[in-house]
Amino acid sequence: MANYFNTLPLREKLNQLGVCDFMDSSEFLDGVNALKGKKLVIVGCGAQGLNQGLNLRDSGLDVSYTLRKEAIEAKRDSWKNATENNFKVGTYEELIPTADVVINLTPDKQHTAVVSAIMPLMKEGATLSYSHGFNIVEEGTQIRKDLTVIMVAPKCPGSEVRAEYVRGFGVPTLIAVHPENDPQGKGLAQAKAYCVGTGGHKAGVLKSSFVAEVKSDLMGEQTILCGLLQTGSILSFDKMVEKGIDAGYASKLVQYGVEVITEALKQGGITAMMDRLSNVAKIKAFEISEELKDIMRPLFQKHQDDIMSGEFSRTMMEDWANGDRNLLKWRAETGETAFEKTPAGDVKIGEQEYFDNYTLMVAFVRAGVELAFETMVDAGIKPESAYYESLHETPLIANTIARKKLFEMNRVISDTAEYGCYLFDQACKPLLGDFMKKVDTDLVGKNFNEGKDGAVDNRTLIEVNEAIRSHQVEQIGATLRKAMTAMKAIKTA
Ligand SMILES: NC(=O)C1=CN([C@@H]2O[C@H](COP(=O)(O)OP(=O)(O)OC[C@H]3O[C@@H](n4cnc5c(N)ncnc54)[C@H](OP(=O)(O)O)[C@@H]3O)[C@@H](O)[C@H]2O)C=CC1
Ligand SMILES: CC[C@](O)(C(C)=O)C(=O)O
Ligand SMILES: [Mg+2]
Ligand SMILES: [Mg+2]
Repeated sequence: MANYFNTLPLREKLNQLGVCDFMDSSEFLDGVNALKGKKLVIVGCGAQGLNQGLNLRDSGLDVSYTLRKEAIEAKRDSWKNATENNFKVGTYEELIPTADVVINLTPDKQHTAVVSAIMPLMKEGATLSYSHGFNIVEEGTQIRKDLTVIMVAPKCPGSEVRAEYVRGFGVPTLIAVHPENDPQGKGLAQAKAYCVGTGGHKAGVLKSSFVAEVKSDLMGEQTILCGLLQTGSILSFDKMVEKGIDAGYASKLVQYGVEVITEALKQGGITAMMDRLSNVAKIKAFEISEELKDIMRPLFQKHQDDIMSGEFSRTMMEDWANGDRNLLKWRAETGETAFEKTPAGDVKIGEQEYFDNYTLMVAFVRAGVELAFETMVDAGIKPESAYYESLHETPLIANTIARKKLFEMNRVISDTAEYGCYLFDQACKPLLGDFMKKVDTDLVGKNFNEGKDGAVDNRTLIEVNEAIRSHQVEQIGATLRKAMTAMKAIKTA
């Protein structure tokens, strides 16, 4: 099978990359009706599978799970996930032929095998759904022509798909219908109903394409969402310990700090996050984030280039063929870091203290969000999509770090995201070596304002505020957040 994107003529590549319509809430007035009474069978009951299924069932839809025979016989975690939540579970042979919609929520690396096994069992005219376009776009899988192929891709980890739904909100979602598989013209109506079922319509939905979703999703997860949060967390912890800050305090500041800091980002963008700092700290955070942007720009561009050319997926697929050698090695190394192994100390850190004592992370987040956004937009990805994939999703990933550090983050994200995260982290840490040598505890571990009189130059402050507020990610963010009327503040540590 050939990389589908690479087979397209340039004009069609640009055309599919640029598909991005922000859907008005009036487009969802039909609710879940297009799927009401239909049999939804989810393949796999892992991170996305379980959480999407819970939301879909709570939205009144008929959901059951199909697992490979071995998982049922061995009563694996996926079987427990489904049965303990009172879902019907069956083999492919038992459930796939009954399904109106088969939702493939197995890991991307298994898609070719899974799709070849289920496709012959699917009934004529049924629908096959994905939550990521990798199999169609990067592997070029061809689907039976009578089947409808849709994508409903929540822009966040499965755990947060559920958590936001339970809070009465949702997560931004990209939906698409594969242009080569919509024989009855029902794909869009079904994708919209599915999106209502998971709660995505409350946060913002983009009518996208498989191509635009893949090329933006891979970029977000490798760089700002997972890669840079991992690099920034490890470097910050190591710096504090090197400088004599109590390891328990350092561990707690890093584990919970990114969640507290990025909650401001989710509510009010980079402006709100930077406004939580004193004026003097804001100017410093601005200056070092500019420096970080200059250092990391070539790395962000390399990741985007390799994603666009198919080089990233080619090398990752080589690793799949090697039994995930790199992935497993990097996963084990992450488990061995001092940050991972040091429990959070039994010490109270106030909400404002997370900003004042962790100015470095504010700078990392501003640099990473803006760079990811800028690089995606330069590559032809639309600003709305780039916003969800950089700014809005960062706090949702930070929530997973707060739960159980980087181990938890890497457990709940897809294997594809985890592989890309390590790839970025391996390259980024050495790149930041000289920068980190200059970092002291005023930026991480102690209150930046301590020993300073707080005086700033008015003109500098005005220029910094103007630069932050006029960035395109802030402009598009303000518009998109207007539609997020159901967003809830989350309780942070
Ligand atoms: N993780 C996330 O938060 C996000 C994921 N996505 C996308 O969602 C999809 C699912 O990802 P994710 O939830 O991380 O996946 P998981 O790794 O959590 O999926 C695990 C499930 O897949 C089953 N499975 C694994 N291998 C096979 C196989 N060969 N045949 C049949 N079943 C198999 C497992 O069953 P068993 O017990 O038999 O091993 C288990 O039920 C991917 O396309 C991913 O890109 C999109 C957005 C975010
Ligand atoms: C974190 C990246 C992601 O794309 C996601 C949660 O959106 C994934 O693949 O896990
Ligand atoms: Mg994603
Ligand atoms: Mg992903």
